[in-house]
Amino acid sequence: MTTKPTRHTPSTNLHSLEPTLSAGSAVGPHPEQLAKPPAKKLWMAALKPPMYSVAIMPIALGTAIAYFEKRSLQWDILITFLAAAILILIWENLSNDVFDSETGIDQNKHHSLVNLTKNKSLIFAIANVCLILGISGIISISWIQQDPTVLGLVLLCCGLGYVYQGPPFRLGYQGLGEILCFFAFGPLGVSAAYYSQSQSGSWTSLAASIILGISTSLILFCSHFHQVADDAAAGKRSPIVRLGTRRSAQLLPWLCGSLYGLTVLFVITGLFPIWTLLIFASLPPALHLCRHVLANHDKPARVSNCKFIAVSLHFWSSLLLCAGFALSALGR
Ligand SMILES: C/C(=C\COP(=O)(O)OP(=O)(O)O)CCC[C@H](C)CCC[C@H](C)CCCC(C)C
Ligand SMILES: O=C(O)C1=CC(=O)c2ccccc2C1=O
Repeated sequence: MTTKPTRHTPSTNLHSLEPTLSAGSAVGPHPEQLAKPPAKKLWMAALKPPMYSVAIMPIALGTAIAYFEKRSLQWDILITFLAAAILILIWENLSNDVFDSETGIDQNKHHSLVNLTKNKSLIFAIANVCLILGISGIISISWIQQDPTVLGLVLLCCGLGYVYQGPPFRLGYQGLGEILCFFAFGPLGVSAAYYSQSQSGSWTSLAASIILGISTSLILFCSHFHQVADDAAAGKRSPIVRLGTRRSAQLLPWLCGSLYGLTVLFVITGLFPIWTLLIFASLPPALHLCRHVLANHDKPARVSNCKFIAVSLHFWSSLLLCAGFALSALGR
């Protein structure tokens, strides 16, 4: 059981705002960053609209592979699953702000929804309504199919989301967030989506889920670069704290490279159709991410936007993978 002490530098959490709010100097925050940014930007940073692609992609990928293998697509199931996944991710993010407000670590984070509204109970209530609605959507899928498998897999994802941040676990604080994230958005999430369309399992779906799990965990990994000093001071042992910013930056080309290396391997072994090599068109954001972080890993104000480059890499690599499966199905 752990508690999260307060982050000590008043300006630090501003680094994690949208890139437009992070235009500081090369070595640290610009003095203007110490001032509170405009309310509209704070709300956008708090609501994190680009982040919701991480909920959409596991469902899209599992569904695309089911379509590739089974040639059928249940639109009602797809739309219900997408809505449910977005609602569950809203719960995860809102409750993250609630739990962090309880430990005090977010007390200087202007773009925390709890700080913006000054109403923790309201945020917690909205989070729980989203969770109930999201789980209800999944229950309806399992009910229609008279099969609890999808519900079981999604409940496991929610459990991983809770132990990441909720008391008494707070495993993210131990640096285990990336592993939890890998399983929730990778093997569990993609398998649930595949199963919802096909009522079966698939090696191809499992293989693709490894690639998606890695690209999703990359986002979380990158989100920790700029706050390494505060995390270390607060006792949060993120992978960046454990490895240091230089070694973490050096790890990035290997992590990004694994997305492409694994795709080639799965094409060679016949698990993936040749069209999935389309994923190589996502190399520009991958190269941008590696170069940017290698050059700026120790400059919080500069590296703070790398999370959004990682979101772009995740979006394009998974969209292209989905397109590869869909095009192969259409071309046969
Ligand atoms: C909330 C998450 C990251 C924010 O972490 P952090 O506390 O470092 O950020 P701040 O500094 O901004 O406070 C993401 C955590 C992901 C978690 C390990 C797994 C979540 C699983 C989802 C609930 C499942 C989604 C549904 C599925 C079917 C796609
Ligand atoms: O706020 C964040 O930093 C993140 C939110 C989120 O929902 C998510 C989901 C999957 C991977 C990373 C992240 C975040 O970093």
